[in-house]
Amino acid sequence: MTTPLPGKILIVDDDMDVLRAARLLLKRHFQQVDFERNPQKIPYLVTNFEYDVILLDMNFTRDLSSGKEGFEWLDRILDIRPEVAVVLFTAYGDVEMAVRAIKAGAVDFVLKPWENDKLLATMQAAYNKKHGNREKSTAPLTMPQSDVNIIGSSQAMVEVLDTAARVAGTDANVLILGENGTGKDLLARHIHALSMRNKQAFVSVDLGAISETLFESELFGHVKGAFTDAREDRTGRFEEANGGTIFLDELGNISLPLQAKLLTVLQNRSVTRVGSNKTTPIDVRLITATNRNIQKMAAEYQFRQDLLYRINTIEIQLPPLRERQEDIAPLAEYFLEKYATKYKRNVTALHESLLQQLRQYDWPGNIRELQHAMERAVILSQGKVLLPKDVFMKNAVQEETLNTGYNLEEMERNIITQAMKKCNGNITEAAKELGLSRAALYRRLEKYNI
Ligand SMILES: Nc1ncnc2c1ncn2[C@@H]1O[C@H](COP(=O)(O)OP(=O)(O)OP(=O)(O)O)[C@@H](O)[C@H]1O
Repeated sequence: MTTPLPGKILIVDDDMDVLRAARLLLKRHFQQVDFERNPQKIPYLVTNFEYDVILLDMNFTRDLSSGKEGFEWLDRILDIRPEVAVVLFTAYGDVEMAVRAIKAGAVDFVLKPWENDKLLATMQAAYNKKHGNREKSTAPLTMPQSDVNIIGSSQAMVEVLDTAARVAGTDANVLILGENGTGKDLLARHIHALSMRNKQAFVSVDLGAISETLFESELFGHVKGAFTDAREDRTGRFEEANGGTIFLDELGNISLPLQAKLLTVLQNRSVTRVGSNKTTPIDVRLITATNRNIQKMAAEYQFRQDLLYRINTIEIQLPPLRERQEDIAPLAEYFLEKYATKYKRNVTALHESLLQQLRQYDWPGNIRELQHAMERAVILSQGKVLLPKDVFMKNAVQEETLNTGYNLEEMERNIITQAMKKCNGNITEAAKELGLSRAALYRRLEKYNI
Protein backbone atom coordinates (compact mmCIF):
# COMPACT_ATOMS: atom_id res chain seq x y z
CA MET A 1 0.00 0.00 0.00
CA THR A 2 1.24 3.51 -0.73
CA THR A 3 1.99 5.90 2.14
CA PRO A 4 -1.13 7.97 2.82
CA LEU A 5 -1.03 11.65 1.95
CA PRO A 6 -1.06 13.80 5.09
CA GLY A 7 -4.32 15.40 3.92
CA LYS A 8 -7.50 16.05 5.88
CA ILE A 9 -10.63 15.20 3.96
CA LEU A 10 -14.28 15.91 4.73
CA ILE A 11 -17.08 14.12 2.90
CA VAL A 12 -20.58 15.61 3.09
CA ASP A 13 -23.44 13.56 1.73
CA ASP A 14 -26.82 12.64 3.15
CA ASP A 15 -26.58 9.05 1.97
CA MET A 16 -24.92 6.90 4.61
CA ASP A 17 -23.95 4.21 2.08
CA VAL A 18 -22.14 6.78 -0.03
CA LEU A 19 -20.34 8.13 3.03
CA ARG A 20 -19.20 4.71 4.18
CA ALA A 21 -18.02 3.56 0.77
CA ALA A 22 -16.17 6.79 -0.05
CA ARG A 23 -14.57 6.94 3.39
CA LEU A 24 -13.43 3.33 3.20
CA LEU A 25 -11.67 4.05 -0.07
CA LEU A 26 -10.15 7.41 0.86
CA LYS A 27 -9.05 6.32 4.33
CA ARG A 28 -6.44 4.09 2.74
CA HIS A 29 -4.86 7.07 1.01
CA PHE A 30 -5.32 10.08 3.27
CA GLN A 31 -4.37 10.59 6.90
CA GLN A 32 -7.76 11.78 8.09
CA VAL A 33 -11.16 11.29 6.50
CA ASP A 34 -14.19 12.72 8.32
CA PHE A 35 -17.76 12.51 7.15
CA GLU A 36 -20.99 14.32 7.82
CA ARG A 37 -24.58 13.63 6.83
CA ASN A 38 -26.05 16.93 7.83
CA PRO A 39 -24.98 19.85 5.62
CA GLN A 40 -26.05 22.34 8.32
CA LYS A 41 -22.89 21.31 10.20
CA ILE A 42 -20.67 22.48 7.35
CA PRO A 43 -19.98 26.01 8.70
CA TYR A 44 -19.01 24.65 12.12
CA LEU A 45 -16.72 21.97 10.67
CA VAL A 46 -15.06 24.22 8.11
CA THR A 47 -14.45 26.95 10.68
CA ASN A 48 -12.96 24.64 13.28
CA PHE A 49 -11.00 22.09 11.28
CA GLU A 50 -8.51 22.82 8.54
CA TYR A 51 -9.65 20.50 5.79
CA ASP A 52 -7.59 20.25 2.62
CA VAL A 53 -10.31 18.82 0.40
CA ILE A 54 -14.08 18.66 0.86
CA LEU A 55 -16.08 16.20 -1.19
CA LEU A 56 -19.53 17.75 -1.33
CA ASP A 57 -22.78 16.30 -2.62
CA MET A 58 -24.79 18.62 -4.89
CA ASN A 59 -28.24 17.43 -3.92
CA PHE A 60 -29.48 16.97 -0.39
CA THR A 61 -32.97 15.75 0.46
CA ARG A 62 -34.44 19.27 0.76
CA ASP A 63 -33.78 19.74 -2.90
CA LEU A 64 -33.36 16.54 -4.79
CA SER A 65 -32.10 17.46 -8.18
CA SER A 66 -31.49 21.12 -8.96
CA GLY A 67 -28.12 21.24 -7.20
CA LYS A 68 -29.15 24.60 -5.73
CA GLU A 69 -28.33 23.50 -2.22
CA GLY A 70 -24.95 22.24 -3.30
CA PHE A 71 -24.14 25.65 -4.80
CA GLU A 72 -25.20 27.39 -1.59
CA TRP A 73 -22.93 25.17 0.48
CA LEU A 74 -20.09 25.61 -1.98
CA ASP A 75 -20.39 29.40 -1.55
CA ARG A 76 -20.49 29.11 2.24
CA ILE A 77 -17.39 26.93 2.33
CA LEU A 78 -15.42 29.26 0.06
CA ASP A 79 -16.55 32.28 2.09
CA ILE A 80 -15.18 30.74 5.27
CA ARG A 81 -12.06 29.17 3.75
CA PRO A 82 -11.34 30.32 0.20
CA GLU A 83 -8.22 28.14 0.04
CA VAL A 84 -9.99 24.81 0.58
CA ALA A 85 -10.36 22.55 -2.48
CA VAL A 86 -13.97 21.50 -3.02
CA VAL A 87 -14.77 18.52 -5.21
CA LEU A 88 -18.43 18.02 -6.09
CA PHE A 89 -20.38 14.85 -6.38
CA THR A 90 -22.82 15.17 -9.27
CA ALA A 91 -25.29 12.78 -10.75
CA TYR A 92 -24.60 11.23 -14.12
CA GLY A 93 -25.77 13.57 -16.87
CA ASP A 94 -25.63 16.79 -14.83
CA VAL A 95 -23.34 18.34 -17.39
CA GLU A 96 -24.42 21.92 -17.03
CA MET A 97 -24.32 21.74 -13.29
CA ALA A 98 -20.77 20.42 -13.33
CA VAL A 99 -19.64 23.30 -15.56
CA ARG A 100 -21.40 25.85 -13.37
CA ALA A 101 -19.88 24.34 -10.25
CA ILE A 102 -16.39 24.64 -11.66
CA LYS A 103 -17.11 28.21 -12.68
CA ALA A 104 -18.36 28.86 -9.15
CA GLY A 105 -15.04 27.80 -7.64
CA ALA A 106 -15.09 24.00 -7.25
CA VAL A 107 -11.80 22.46 -8.35
CA ASP A 108 -13.33 19.38 -9.93
CA PHE A 109 -16.31 17.05 -9.87
CA VAL A 110 -16.92 13.32 -9.79
CA LEU A 111 -19.93 11.64 -11.34
CA LYS A 112 -22.06 9.25 -9.29
CA PRO A 113 -21.91 6.31 -9.34
CA TRP A 114 -18.17 6.77 -9.18
CA GLU A 115 -15.26 4.65 -10.30
CA ASN A 116 -12.86 4.19 -7.39
CA ASP A 117 -9.73 4.99 -9.40
CA LYS A 118 -11.29 8.14 -10.73
CA LEU A 119 -12.51 9.35 -7.34
CA LEU A 120 -9.11 8.71 -5.82
CA ALA A 121 -7.20 10.41 -8.64
CA THR A 122 -9.49 13.44 -8.43
CA MET A 123 -9.11 13.74 -4.67
CA GLN A 124 -5.34 13.38 -4.89
CA ALA A 125 -5.13 16.00 -7.65
CA ALA A 126 -7.33 18.34 -5.58
CA TYR A 127 -5.12 17.80 -2.56
CA ASN A 128 -1.95 18.45 -4.58
CA LYS A 129 -3.44 21.55 -6.12
CA LYS A 130 -4.44 22.95 -2.75
CA HIS A 131 -1.23 21.94 -1.07
CA GLY A 132 0.93 23.35 -3.86
CA ASN A 133 -1.02 26.60 -3.88
CA ARG A 134 -0.72 27.06 -0.13
CA GLU A 135 3.04 26.64 -0.14
CA LYS A 136 3.43 29.09 -2.94
CA SER A 137 0.62 31.41 -2.04
CA THR A 138 2.51 34.47 -3.24
CA ALA A 139 4.01 32.80 -6.30
CA PRO A 140 2.09 32.30 -9.54
CA LEU A 141 0.10 29.07 -9.69
CA THR A 142 2.03 26.12 -11.03
CA MET A 143 -0.60 25.30 -13.61
CA PRO A 144 0.77 24.14 -16.95
CA GLN A 145 1.03 27.07 -19.34
CA SER A 146 -0.38 26.74 -22.83
CA ASP A 147 1.81 27.75 -25.74
CA VAL A 148 -1.24 27.75 -28.02
CA ASN A 149 -1.97 31.29 -29.05
CA ILE A 150 -5.68 31.97 -28.85
CA ILE A 151 -6.66 35.53 -29.68
CA GLY A 152 -9.94 36.77 -28.25
CA SER A 153 -11.02 39.16 -25.56
CA SER A 154 -14.74 39.33 -26.35
CA GLN A 155 -17.00 38.34 -23.47
CA ALA A 156 -17.89 35.13 -25.30
CA MET A 157 -14.25 34.13 -25.74
CA VAL A 158 -13.31 35.05 -22.18
CA GLU A 159 -16.01 32.65 -21.00
CA VAL A 160 -14.83 29.93 -23.37
CA LEU A 161 -11.22 30.29 -22.22
CA ASP A 162 -12.25 30.38 -18.60
CA THR A 163 -14.20 27.15 -18.91
CA ALA A 164 -11.35 25.58 -20.87
CA ALA A 165 -8.84 26.49 -18.16
CA ARG A 166 -11.06 25.09 -15.44
CA VAL A 167 -11.79 21.79 -17.14
CA ALA A 168 -8.27 21.27 -18.50
CA GLY A 169 -6.95 19.95 -15.20
CA THR A 170 -9.78 17.43 -14.87
CA ASP A 171 -9.97 14.38 -17.07
CA ALA A 172 -13.54 15.19 -18.10
CA ASN A 173 -14.55 14.51 -21.68
CA VAL A 174 -15.08 17.73 -23.59
CA LEU A 175 -17.34 18.29 -26.59
CA ILE A 176 -16.55 21.45 -28.57
CA LEU A 177 -19.33 22.81 -30.75
CA GLY A 178 -19.01 25.48 -33.40
CA GLU A 179 -19.15 26.29 -37.09
CA ASN A 180 -16.27 25.49 -39.43
CA GLY A 181 -13.19 27.58 -38.79
CA THR A 182 -14.20 28.86 -35.35
CA GLY A 183 -11.11 27.38 -33.70
CA LYS A 184 -12.30 24.01 -32.36
CA ASP A 185 -9.04 22.27 -33.16
CA LEU A 186 -7.04 25.11 -31.63
CA LEU A 187 -9.13 25.04 -28.45
CA ALA A 188 -8.66 21.28 -28.12
CA ARG A 189 -4.87 21.77 -28.34
CA HIS A 190 -5.10 24.52 -25.75
CA ILE A 191 -6.99 22.29 -23.30
CA HIS A 192 -4.40 19.55 -23.78
CA ALA A 193 -1.57 22.04 -23.29
CA LEU A 194 -3.13 23.17 -20.00
CA SER A 195 -3.65 19.63 -18.75
CA MET A 196 -1.43 17.30 -16.77
CA ARG A 197 -1.15 15.17 -19.90
CA ASN A 198 0.66 17.88 -21.81
CA LYS A 199 3.96 16.01 -21.92
CA GLN A 200 2.20 13.14 -23.68
CA ALA A 201 0.80 12.94 -27.20
CA PHE A 202 -2.02 15.05 -28.61
CA VAL A 203 -3.51 13.03 -31.46
CA SER A 204 -5.97 14.77 -33.75
CA VAL A 205 -8.22 12.67 -35.97
CA ASP A 206 -10.47 14.16 -38.63
CA LEU A 207 -13.29 11.61 -38.65
CA GLY A 208 -14.90 13.30 -41.66
CA ALA A 209 -11.88 12.42 -43.78
CA ILE A 210 -11.76 8.70 -42.90
CA SER A 211 -13.71 6.31 -45.06
CA GLU A 212 -16.18 3.92 -43.43
CA THR A 213 -14.05 0.90 -44.31
CA LEU A 214 -10.81 2.27 -42.84
CA PHE A 215 -12.36 3.70 -39.69
CA GLU A 216 -11.59 0.78 -37.39
CA SER A 217 -8.11 0.20 -38.68
CA GLU A 218 -7.27 3.90 -38.43
CA LEU A 219 -8.61 4.32 -34.92
CA PHE A 220 -7.95 0.96 -33.34
CA GLY A 221 -5.13 -0.41 -35.53
CA HIS A 222 -4.83 -3.76 -37.31
CA VAL A 223 -2.59 -6.79 -37.40
CA LYS A 224 -0.74 -7.99 -40.46
CA GLY A 225 -3.01 -10.01 -42.74
CA ALA A 226 -6.26 -8.73 -41.17
CA PHE A 227 -7.40 -7.67 -44.65
CA THR A 228 -5.90 -7.58 -48.15
CA ASP A 229 -3.95 -4.35 -47.75
CA ALA A 230 -2.79 -5.01 -44.19
CA ARG A 231 0.82 -5.83 -44.97
CA GLU A 232 2.19 -4.73 -41.60
CA ASP A 233 0.87 -4.39 -38.07
CA ARG A 234 -0.47 -0.92 -37.53
CA THR A 235 -0.93 1.03 -34.32
CA GLY A 236 -4.29 2.81 -34.17
CA ARG A 237 -4.75 6.45 -33.21
CA PHE A 238 -6.16 5.53 -29.78
CA GLU A 239 -3.01 3.61 -28.92
CA GLU A 240 -0.86 6.48 -30.23
CA ALA A 241 -2.68 8.79 -27.86
CA ASN A 242 -2.20 6.51 -24.83
CA GLY A 243 -1.39 8.61 -21.78
CA GLY A 244 -2.31 11.79 -23.66
CA THR A 245 -5.32 13.29 -25.40
CA ILE A 246 -7.22 12.15 -28.47
CA PHE A 247 -9.16 14.79 -30.39
CA LEU A 248 -11.92 13.43 -32.62
CA ASP A 249 -13.00 16.16 -35.01
CA GLU A 250 -16.18 16.06 -37.14
CA LEU A 251 -17.72 13.49 -34.81
CA GLY A 252 -21.22 14.29 -36.08
CA ASN A 253 -20.29 12.73 -39.41
CA ILE A 254 -19.85 9.11 -38.45
CA SER A 255 -22.45 6.48 -39.19
CA LEU A 256 -24.50 4.73 -36.51
CA PRO A 257 -22.57 1.41 -36.76
CA LEU A 258 -19.28 3.29 -36.27
CA GLN A 259 -20.76 5.21 -33.36
CA ALA A 260 -21.50 1.86 -31.72
CA LYS A 261 -17.87 0.76 -32.20
CA LEU A 262 -16.55 3.98 -30.74
CA LEU A 263 -18.89 3.69 -27.77
CA THR A 264 -17.63 0.17 -27.00
CA VAL A 265 -14.04 1.42 -26.90
CA LEU A 266 -14.93 4.32 -24.65
CA GLN A 267 -16.92 2.09 -22.31
CA ASN A 268 -14.29 -0.64 -22.08
CA ARG A 269 -11.34 1.75 -22.10
CA SER A 270 -9.53 -0.71 -24.30
CA VAL A 271 -9.01 -1.32 -28.01
CA THR A 272 -8.76 -4.47 -30.07
CA ARG A 273 -6.83 -4.19 -33.31
CA VAL A 274 -8.68 -5.42 -36.41
CA GLY A 275 -7.82 -9.10 -36.91
CA SER A 276 -6.58 -9.58 -33.35
CA ASN A 277 -8.31 -10.91 -30.27
CA LYS A 278 -5.99 -9.24 -27.80
CA THR A 279 -7.31 -6.14 -26.07
CA THR A 280 -5.03 -3.29 -25.04
CA PRO A 281 -6.10 -0.99 -22.21
CA ILE A 282 -6.00 2.67 -23.09
CA ASP A 283 -5.83 5.74 -20.91
CA VAL A 284 -6.79 8.76 -23.01
CA ARG A 285 -8.49 12.06 -22.40
CA LEU A 286 -11.21 12.48 -24.98
CA ILE A 287 -12.01 15.76 -26.70
CA THR A 288 -14.50 15.74 -29.55
CA ALA A 289 -15.86 18.41 -31.87
CA THR A 290 -18.55 18.89 -34.43
CA ASN A 291 -20.10 21.70 -36.44
CA ARG A 292 -23.46 19.95 -36.46
CA ASN A 293 -26.40 20.25 -34.09
CA ILE A 294 -25.67 17.03 -32.28
CA GLN A 295 -28.52 17.30 -29.78
CA LYS A 296 -30.95 17.52 -32.67
CA MET A 297 -29.23 14.59 -34.37
CA ALA A 298 -29.64 12.58 -31.16
CA ALA A 299 -33.32 13.55 -30.95
CA GLU A 300 -33.75 12.35 -34.54
CA TYR A 301 -31.88 9.08 -33.84
CA GLN A 302 -29.01 9.97 -36.15
CA PHE A 303 -26.62 10.11 -33.23
CA ARG A 304 -26.61 7.67 -30.32
CA GLN A 305 -27.82 9.25 -27.11
CA ASP A 306 -25.62 6.97 -24.99
CA LEU A 307 -22.54 8.03 -26.95
CA LEU A 308 -23.52 11.66 -26.54
CA TYR A 309 -23.74 11.17 -22.75
CA ARG A 310 -20.26 9.68 -22.77
CA ILE A 311 -18.61 12.50 -24.68
CA ASN A 312 -20.34 15.65 -23.50
CA THR A 313 -19.45 15.79 -19.83
CA ILE A 314 -18.43 19.36 -20.59
CA GLU A 315 -19.76 21.18 -23.64
CA ILE A 316 -18.03 24.28 -24.94
CA GLN A 317 -19.72 26.32 -27.65
CA LEU A 318 -17.39 28.39 -29.81
CA PRO A 319 -19.35 31.33 -31.17
CA PRO A 320 -19.05 32.25 -34.86
CA LEU A 321 -16.82 35.22 -35.62
CA ARG A 322 -19.78 37.41 -36.60
CA GLU A 323 -21.00 37.12 -33.01
CA ARG A 324 -17.71 38.34 -31.53
CA GLN A 325 -16.97 41.40 -33.55
CA GLU A 326 -14.57 42.80 -30.93
CA ASP A 327 -12.20 39.95 -31.80
CA ILE A 328 -12.04 40.75 -35.51
CA ALA A 329 -9.51 43.61 -35.32
CA PRO A 330 -7.12 41.86 -32.90
CA LEU A 331 -7.27 38.70 -35.00
CA ALA A 332 -6.67 40.62 -38.25
CA GLU A 333 -3.68 42.36 -36.65
CA TYR A 334 -2.34 39.08 -35.34
CA PHE A 335 -2.52 37.48 -38.79
CA LEU A 336 -1.07 40.61 -40.42
CA GLU A 337 2.00 40.40 -38.22
CA LYS A 338 2.28 36.65 -38.61
CA TYR A 339 2.20 36.72 -42.41
CA ALA A 340 4.26 39.89 -42.79
CA THR A 341 7.00 38.08 -40.85
CA LYS A 342 6.51 34.82 -42.69
CA TYR A 343 6.64 36.36 -46.18
CA LYS A 344 9.09 39.13 -45.20
CA ARG A 345 6.69 41.83 -46.40
CA ASN A 346 6.84 45.35 -45.11
CA VAL A 347 3.12 45.60 -44.32
CA THR A 348 2.57 47.06 -40.90
CA ALA A 349 -0.99 48.25 -40.38
CA LEU A 350 -4.66 48.00 -41.27
CA HIS A 351 -6.40 51.13 -42.48
CA GLU A 352 -9.38 52.21 -40.34
CA SER A 353 -11.70 51.87 -43.36
CA LEU A 354 -10.55 48.27 -43.75
CA LEU A 355 -11.13 47.54 -40.08
CA GLN A 356 -14.64 48.88 -40.46
CA GLN A 357 -15.33 46.58 -43.41
CA LEU A 358 -13.81 43.62 -41.67
CA ARG A 359 -16.22 44.18 -38.80
CA GLN A 360 -19.21 44.50 -41.12
CA TYR A 361 -18.54 41.37 -43.14
CA ASP A 362 -20.18 38.25 -41.73
CA TRP A 363 -17.32 35.73 -42.18
CA PRO A 364 -19.15 32.51 -43.07
CA GLY A 365 -15.79 30.68 -42.99
CA ASN A 366 -15.04 32.28 -39.60
CA ILE A 367 -11.45 32.68 -38.42
CA ARG A 368 -10.02 30.43 -41.10
CA GLU A 369 -11.54 32.70 -43.75
CA LEU A 370 -10.16 35.82 -42.05
CA GLN A 371 -6.77 34.17 -41.73
CA HIS A 372 -6.62 33.34 -45.45
CA ALA A 373 -7.94 36.75 -46.44
CA MET A 374 -5.13 38.36 -44.44
CA GLU A 375 -2.51 35.99 -45.80
CA ARG A 376 -3.55 36.77 -49.38
CA ALA A 377 -3.70 40.50 -48.69
CA VAL A 378 -0.23 40.57 -47.12
CA ILE A 379 1.25 38.75 -50.10
CA LEU A 380 -0.49 40.90 -52.72
CA SER A 381 -0.58 44.35 -51.15
CA GLN A 382 1.55 47.10 -52.59
CA GLY A 383 1.61 49.49 -49.66
CA LYS A 384 2.58 49.39 -45.99
CA VAL A 385 -1.02 49.88 -44.88
CA LEU A 386 -3.68 47.39 -45.96
CA LEU A 387 -6.76 48.91 -47.57
CA PRO A 388 -10.23 47.44 -48.17
CA LYS A 389 -9.35 46.69 -51.79
CA ASP A 390 -6.45 44.48 -50.67
CA VAL A 391 -8.79 42.20 -48.75
CA PHE A 392 -12.16 42.53 -50.45
CA MET A 393 -10.97 42.22 -54.04
CA LYS A 394 -13.50 41.35 -56.65
CA ASN A 395 -11.85 38.40 -58.25
CA ALA A 396 -12.88 36.08 -60.99
CA VAL A 397 -14.64 33.79 -58.58
CA GLN A 398 -16.83 36.52 -57.19
CA GLU A 399 -17.67 37.94 -60.63
CA GLU A 400 -18.76 34.59 -61.88
CA THR A 401 -20.77 33.96 -58.74
CA LEU A 402 -22.70 37.14 -59.18
CA ASN A 403 -23.77 36.08 -62.66
CA THR A 404 -25.54 33.03 -61.31
CA GLY A 405 -28.19 35.01 -59.45
CA TYR A 406 -28.98 34.36 -55.81
CA ASN A 407 -29.47 30.64 -55.56
CA LEU A 408 -27.23 29.85 -52.60
CA GLU A 409 -26.53 26.24 -53.47
CA GLU A 410 -25.77 27.19 -57.05
CA MET A 411 -23.39 29.89 -55.81
CA GLU A 412 -21.66 27.48 -53.47
CA ARG A 413 -21.29 24.92 -56.24
CA ASN A 414 -19.78 27.54 -58.53
CA ILE A 415 -17.34 28.86 -55.97
CA ILE A 416 -16.14 25.36 -55.20
CA THR A 417 -15.77 24.49 -58.88
CA GLN A 418 -13.75 27.66 -59.44
CA ALA A 419 -11.54 27.02 -56.45
CA MET A 420 -10.89 23.44 -57.57
CA LYS A 421 -9.98 24.71 -61.04
CA LYS A 422 -7.71 27.37 -59.66
CA CYS A 423 -5.92 24.85 -57.46
CA ASN A 424 -5.70 22.22 -60.21
CA GLY A 425 -7.85 19.83 -58.23
CA ASN A 426 -5.64 19.95 -55.14
CA ILE A 427 -8.14 19.47 -52.31
CA THR A 428 -5.88 20.77 -49.55
CA GLU A 429 -5.14 23.95 -51.50
CA ALA A 430 -8.77 24.45 -52.54
CA ALA A 431 -9.99 23.92 -48.98
CA LYS A 432 -7.46 26.53 -47.81
CA GLU A 433 -8.62 28.94 -50.48
CA LEU A 434 -12.25 28.46 -49.47
CA GLY A 435 -11.63 28.69 -45.75
CA LEU A 436 -12.97 25.15 -45.22
CA SER A 437 -11.48 22.07 -43.62
CA ARG A 438 -10.59 19.28 -46.03
CA ALA A 439 -13.41 17.18 -44.66
CA ALA A 440 -15.91 19.99 -45.15
CA LEU A 441 -14.77 20.35 -48.74
CA TYR A 442 -14.97 16.60 -49.35
CA ARG A 443 -18.56 16.63 -48.17
CA ARG A 444 -19.46 19.45 -50.51
CA LEU A 445 -17.69 17.84 -53.47
CA GLU A 446 -19.76 14.76 -52.85
CA LYS A 447 -22.96 16.75 -52.39
CA TYR A 448 -22.56 18.65 -55.63
CA ASN A 449 -21.05 15.74 -57.48
CA ILE A 450 -18.06 17.82 -58.54
N1 LIG B 1 -8.87 32.56 -31.48
C1 LIG B 1 -7.95 32.30 -32.42
N2 LIG B 1 -6.76 32.94 -32.40
C2 LIG B 1 -5.84 32.70 -33.35
N3 LIG B 1 -6.02 31.85 -34.37
C3 LIG B 1 -7.17 31.18 -34.44
C4 LIG B 1 -8.20 31.36 -33.46
N4 LIG B 1 -9.23 30.55 -33.76
C5 LIG B 1 -8.87 29.89 -34.87
N5 LIG B 1 -7.65 30.26 -35.29
C6 LIG B 1 -6.95 29.76 -36.49
O1 LIG B 1 -7.95 29.62 -37.50
C7 LIG B 1 -7.76 28.42 -38.24
C8 LIG B 1 -9.01 27.55 -38.11
O2 LIG B 1 -9.12 27.09 -36.77
P1 LIG B 1 -9.43 25.57 -36.42
O3 LIG B 1 -8.84 24.64 -37.43
O4 LIG B 1 -9.09 25.36 -34.99
O5 LIG B 1 -11.03 25.61 -36.62
P2 LIG B 1 -12.08 24.42 -36.56
O6 LIG B 1 -13.28 24.96 -35.89
O7 LIG B 1 -11.43 23.20 -35.97
O8 LIG B 1 -12.38 24.18 -38.09
P3 LIG B 1 -13.13 22.92 -38.81
O9 LIG B 1 -14.49 22.83 -38.22
O10 LIG B 1 -13.18 23.34 -40.23
O11 LIG B 1 -12.28 21.72 -38.56
C9 LIG B 1 -6.51 27.75 -37.68
O12 LIG B 1 -5.42 28.09 -38.48
C10 LIG B 1 -6.39 28.35 -36.29
O13 LIG B 1 -5.03 28.39 -35.90
